[in-house]
Amino acid sequence: MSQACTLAVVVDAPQHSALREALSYLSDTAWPAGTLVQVPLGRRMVCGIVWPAAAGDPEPGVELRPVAAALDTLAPLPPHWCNLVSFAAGYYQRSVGEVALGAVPPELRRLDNKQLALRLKRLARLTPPGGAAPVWPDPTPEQAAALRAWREAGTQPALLFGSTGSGKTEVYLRAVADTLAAGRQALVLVPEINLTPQLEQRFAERFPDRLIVSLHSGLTPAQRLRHWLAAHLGQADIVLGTRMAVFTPLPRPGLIVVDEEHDPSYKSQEGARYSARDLAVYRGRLEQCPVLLASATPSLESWHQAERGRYVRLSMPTRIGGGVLPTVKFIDLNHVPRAAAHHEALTPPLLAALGQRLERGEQSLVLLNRRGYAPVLHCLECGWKSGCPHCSAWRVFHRSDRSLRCHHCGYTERVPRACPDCGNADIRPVGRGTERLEEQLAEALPGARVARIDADTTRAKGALEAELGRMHAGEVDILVGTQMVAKGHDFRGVTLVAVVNPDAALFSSDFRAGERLFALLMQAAGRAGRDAAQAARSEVLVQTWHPAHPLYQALRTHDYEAFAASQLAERAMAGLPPHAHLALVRAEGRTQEGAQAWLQAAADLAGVPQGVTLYPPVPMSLQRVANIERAQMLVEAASRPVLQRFLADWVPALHGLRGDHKGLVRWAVDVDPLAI
Ligand SMILES: Nc1ncnc2c1ncn2[C@@H]1O[C@H](COP(=O)(O)OP(=O)(O)OP(=O)(O)O)[C@@H](O)[C@H]1O
Ligand SMILES: [Zn+2]
Repeated sequence: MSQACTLAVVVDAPQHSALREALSYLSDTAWPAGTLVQVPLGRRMVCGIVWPAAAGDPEPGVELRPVAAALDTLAPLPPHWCNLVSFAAGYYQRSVGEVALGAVPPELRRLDNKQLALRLKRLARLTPPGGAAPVWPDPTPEQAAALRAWREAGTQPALLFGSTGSGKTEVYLRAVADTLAAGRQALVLVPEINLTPQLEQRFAERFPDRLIVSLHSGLTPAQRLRHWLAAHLGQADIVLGTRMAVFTPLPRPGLIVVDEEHDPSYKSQEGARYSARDLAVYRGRLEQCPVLLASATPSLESWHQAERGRYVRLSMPTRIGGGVLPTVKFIDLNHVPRAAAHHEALTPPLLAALGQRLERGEQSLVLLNRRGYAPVLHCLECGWKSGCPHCSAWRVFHRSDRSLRCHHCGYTERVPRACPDCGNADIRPVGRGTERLEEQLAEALPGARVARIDADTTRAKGALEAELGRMHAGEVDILVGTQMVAKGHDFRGVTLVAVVNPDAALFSSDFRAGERLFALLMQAAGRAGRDAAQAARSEVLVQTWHPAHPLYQALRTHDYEAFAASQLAERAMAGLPPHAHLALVRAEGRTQEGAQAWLQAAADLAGVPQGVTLYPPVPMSLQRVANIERAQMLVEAASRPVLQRFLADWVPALHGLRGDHKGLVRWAVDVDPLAI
C-alpha cells in the first residue's frame, strides 16, 4: 500500500490526557483538516479529526500507523472551527482532542460513510414549517436607536443593556433578520432552553420560511445529530442553543447573540470549563462576525468592557408601554414579632400583600432559592442532624416521597421514624425549602391556587412547560419557586414578587455572591408589572434582616449602574476580576492531606513569574463529596496574558506528578472560575 503523507490527527483519549497535541498518522489520501477519521490508538480504534497542524516527526524507532477510515461523506469542519477549538483547549488547559471531539455530536462518531449518507439524505426532509406572514411590531424609539447603533458597530461586540421588559428580544430578532437578509446564519445562545419555550415559538413565528434548529442537552442523540448537520451544512439559518452550541460549525456565520449574558450556566462546570459567552466573543473576532450580548444585569466582566469602550453599549432603560419598574419594599425582620420572624417565612405584611393580589385577581411570585421541604432534620432530644455520611453536607428532607436526599452525591434514604442515634420520635425539619413554603402558603391563604416550579417538580418531560402554561393562562394565583421562576419569563399578570429571605448571599465568602444575588433579585423584580396597565401598582417585597445593605438600596432604585460601579471599585481595590485574572487548581483525593500534598507538589514545580501569585492549598468550602476530599489552590495574575503564559508552562508538567501521589483521585484546572 502506498502511504503518501503524514497527517496530524487529534483524538479524545482520557487515559492519555497528557496528550495535548495532535498525533501523527500515515494516510494515502491527504484528507483536509477538519475531516473525521478512524484511527488506531493502542489496541482500540478511536474517532479523530484531521487537524490543521504540521504533523510532528515521529520519535525515532516509533512506527507510524495508518488512518483506518475517513468519514469523507461529511464536509470537513471549517478552519475557523478548528481555530476556535484550539484556542479553547489552550485557554482552558485541556487537550485539543477532548475539546474537539466533545464538540461534535456523539452519534457522529459511530457512523460510517454509508450510514451517514443515509442520514444526510433524510436531512432533506427538514424544511421550514411555513405559516402566516409574520407581524413585526414597530420598534420603539429606544429599540430603533439600539438597532441603528448596532448596525454602525460593525463587528465590534455590542452589549445590549436594557431593563427587564424593555424589549431586548425584539432588538435581536431584528438583528437576526438583518443577518438572514444578508445571506448569513445566526447563532442565538440562551442559558436554558427549557426555561424559555416562548422564545422558540417567537422565532418560529417571525421566520416561518427559515429552518430553525435547536441544540441543547434535552435532545435525543439522533435529533442532536440532525440539527448539528443542518447547521454545519448551511441548511439551517438559525441555531438556537445552550452553551454547547457555541461550537456549532457554521459555513456562513453572520451573528452570535448571547441572551441573558450574565447567566452562570454559560460557564461549564466539568471537563473543559469553558465560558460560552467568552468563547462567543472570541469566535466573533475570529470569524469577523458581530456578537450581541444582552442583559438587564450584565456580568461585571462585560460591563467593564463596555466602560472601557471595548464593547459598544446599547442602552434601553424604558419598559415597553412606558410602564414603570415595580416599587421595591423591604420587610425588616428585626421589626417583625420575634417568633414570626424566626419560624415563619410568611410575615404578616407579606401575607397581606399576597391576599390583596388574590382579591384583585392578580398573580404573585414567591422566590426561595432552596428546594426540598427543609434543608435538615433535627432531633430535639440528642441534637442529631440529617448529615450525609459521604459528604460534608446535610441531607435535605423531601416530604413528597418522605426521603432524605443529599443534593451533592445523591445518597437517598427513607426518612427514619425516630432519631437514628437516640430513638426519640420527635425529629423535626429545620428551616424551609420551596416544598414547605408551598404548603405554608396553601395553609395561610385557603382558596389560593398555589403552584411550584423547581428542579423537583420539573423533572418529568413536559412538566415545566405545563406549569408555565398554567401560569400564563392565569390558572395559578401564587407561583413558588427557585431561581427558575426568575428567569426571562414574560408573565403578564404578575404584580407582586416576594423574596423570602435572600440574606445569606450578603455574607458569603465568594466575591461574586453579591453580583449573583443582585442579578437574581433584579431579574425576579423584572417579572412584576410587565403589563404596563398594572405596572404602577406592582411591588417587590424583600424580607431581610439588613434592609440598609447597599446591595438592597441599589435594588430599591433599580440602579444597576451604581451597583456595578461600587462593585468594580471594590474589586479594583481587592485585586479581583475583572481587574485581575484567576485560575483554580482543584485536587480530589482519598484524604484531605493527600489532595493538598498533590497541590503543594504542583506548587513546588512552578517557577512563579513576576505578576503571578500562587496561594497555599486549602480545603474547598464543600470539603467532601461522595467520600472524596477536595482541595484547591488559587492562582492570581495581573493580566490575562501573564496568567495564560504561566499556565501554559506549568499545567502540562502536572501530568507527570501523578505517579508519586497514590491518594490522588483526579485534578483539574478551572480558568476564570465563577466561584472560589
Ligand atoms: N416594539 C414593540 N412594540 C410592542 N410590543 C413590544 C415591542 N417590543 C417588545 N414588545 C413586547 O414587550 C414584552 C417584553 O419584551 P421582551 O420579552 O423582549 O423583554 P426583555 O427586554 O427581553 O425582558 P427580560 O430581560 O425581562 O427578559 C414582550 O411581550 C414583547 O412582545
Ligand atoms: Zn452526599
